[in-house]
Amino acid sequence: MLLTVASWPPATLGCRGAWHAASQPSARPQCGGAAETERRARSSPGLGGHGETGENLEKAAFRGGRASERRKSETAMEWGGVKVTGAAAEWLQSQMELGGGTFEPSPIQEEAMSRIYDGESCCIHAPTGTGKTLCYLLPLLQRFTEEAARAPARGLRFLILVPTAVLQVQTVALARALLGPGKAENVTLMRRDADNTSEPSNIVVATPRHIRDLLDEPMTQPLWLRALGQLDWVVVDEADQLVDKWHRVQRKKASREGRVLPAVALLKEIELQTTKAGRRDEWQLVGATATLNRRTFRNVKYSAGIDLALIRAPGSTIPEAEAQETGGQYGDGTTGWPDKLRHRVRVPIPFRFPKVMSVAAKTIYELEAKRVLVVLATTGRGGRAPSSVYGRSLVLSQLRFRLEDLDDASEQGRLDDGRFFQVISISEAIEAAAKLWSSEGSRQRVRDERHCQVIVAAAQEIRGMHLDFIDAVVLIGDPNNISDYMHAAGRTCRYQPGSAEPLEGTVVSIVEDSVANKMMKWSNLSGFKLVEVPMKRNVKTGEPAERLLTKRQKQAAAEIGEALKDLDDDFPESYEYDEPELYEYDEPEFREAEHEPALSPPSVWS
Ligand SMILES: Nc1ncnc2c1ncn2[C@@H]1O[C@H](COP(=O)(O)OP(=O)(O)OP(=O)(O)O)[C@@H](O)[C@H]1O
Repeated sequence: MLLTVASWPPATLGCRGAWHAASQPSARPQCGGAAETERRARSSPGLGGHGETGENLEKAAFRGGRASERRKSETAMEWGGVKVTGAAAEWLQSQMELGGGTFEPSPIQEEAMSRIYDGESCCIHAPTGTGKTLCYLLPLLQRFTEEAARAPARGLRFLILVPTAVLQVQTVALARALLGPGKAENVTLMRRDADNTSEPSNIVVATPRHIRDLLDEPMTQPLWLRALGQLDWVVVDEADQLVDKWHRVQRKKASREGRVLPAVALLKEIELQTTKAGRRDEWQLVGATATLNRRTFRNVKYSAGIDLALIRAPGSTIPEAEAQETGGQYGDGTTGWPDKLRHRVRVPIPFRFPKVMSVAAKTIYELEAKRVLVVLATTGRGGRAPSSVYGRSLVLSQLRFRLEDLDDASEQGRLDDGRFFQVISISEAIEAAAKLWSSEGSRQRVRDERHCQVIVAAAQEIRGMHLDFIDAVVLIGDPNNISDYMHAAGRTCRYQPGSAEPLEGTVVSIVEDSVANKMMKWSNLSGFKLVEVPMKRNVKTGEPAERLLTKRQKQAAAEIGEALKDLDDDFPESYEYDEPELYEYDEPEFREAEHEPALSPPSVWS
């Protein structure tokens, strides 16, 4: 679907029903309808929170540029079945420019956006990096803009719950970009060090724990209970993490102690407060996740007491499961794993800190990628990797000097022409990225060719996070469960600025032996192909990585090669059996076998 740009008279703003009602019947009563909006308008003359009046905010809009605001309000287009106006349309146009004229909705956006716009409560389930954030923000912010144009809104209307501070920053940045400069103040990033005793703004992005804490605090409790009762839209992003985080033992313990997750408690509270305010059926709930099971879906649904639809992006067929039409991630021969994601595993023996760091550095070097994300997994009994603040800075410095050493030792070093390895922490990367989420900023979302950037993050920090052009993920330590693995791996192989589909990517897990076994099982069960790559091989192709061999190793390899050549003359078939021995002699601690477990059972594991 090509984007169409048309004139959209401001007078028609807010006539959501007129445009949509005929084609899209709503599944549940529309929330925040005209009567409700009028009631709000009567009860409050102001628009926007933080004590800011509508007049003030209008002035703020003019501070943002009167002429440009008027131009934006005239821009409109249809995208993914939703009529998009103003700054959001402007933002879409900037994405279109990046994509050389096209910016098509992803499958989940095509499927879900118009239904969300129509007021349907739902849970959206789609692979990582396929635009779930835009999928809920665009229609809901469009609704908010239209209704605010009809009658000024006051207080909290739209609450977005996310699990991490990083995701808060990112979601706020996108929401502000879609609303435009004049209305950016309507979106608040909830911080613990800010004053939370004044009325919240119209749109709040927060972690559930923070809101729960405000509800437990006598000073802020009355204000926030009232605010929850007035909500029109609630989003639970990374729903599985927020409502279904605990494993079996933790669930049992929590149930004995009568504890629930903060998001579950908060959804129950919203149900209670909206019921008290006589608005039981007037709010809309949207959940979003890349890893959804029945329990997660039930938890969202029953916590909020809302009937939810499940909207899922179609999975891709996996060859092994096709024959039996069962299996795969969805049990029907299909999988939601990104098609172009290569899964690799490396097993350093012993799995100890300095050894793991040298394997990690070599792996990053071999990847020949421009931007690599290093994820430090922290959970699980074995395969524990350091992730404390001390641990992370240690990892940063270890990678820095090891990568430089590798480059110095290599005959075809990568660090010429003034380029260098830039090893940074995730917070630095996110800060730089947030600046690029505006319409103007998005034009600068291009590949940085100057450095080879390595970003280091802990596993808990990368949930839902998007950084442009991550070519590969190096996962160190035990990913604990398959969804943790999927979320870490899913930081690469995502939609990128200007791309019409997710780009290809590689994930290399550096794990101990028992974890590699576990991952092999996951791969067989859910339909992705995990390949074990020994050292001295290119992690992408599995080919020998010549430039990493020392002179002595090269000489020895050449001698063996010569010997094999002679052998080959007599027994041509012997090549394929002898070749691995080239590398076996000097790296006995790495297993040499390479497996394609989805096709044949891996002998090394038995
Ligand atoms: N239709 C589209 N075409 C191209 N790029 C898109 C499209 N929709 C969103 N994007 C871009 O895709 C990237 C990833 O989006 P987003 O972070 O929302 O993915 P996600 O599905 O929420 O991933 P995760 O499950 O990891 O949270 C962002 O840079 C976003 O701007």
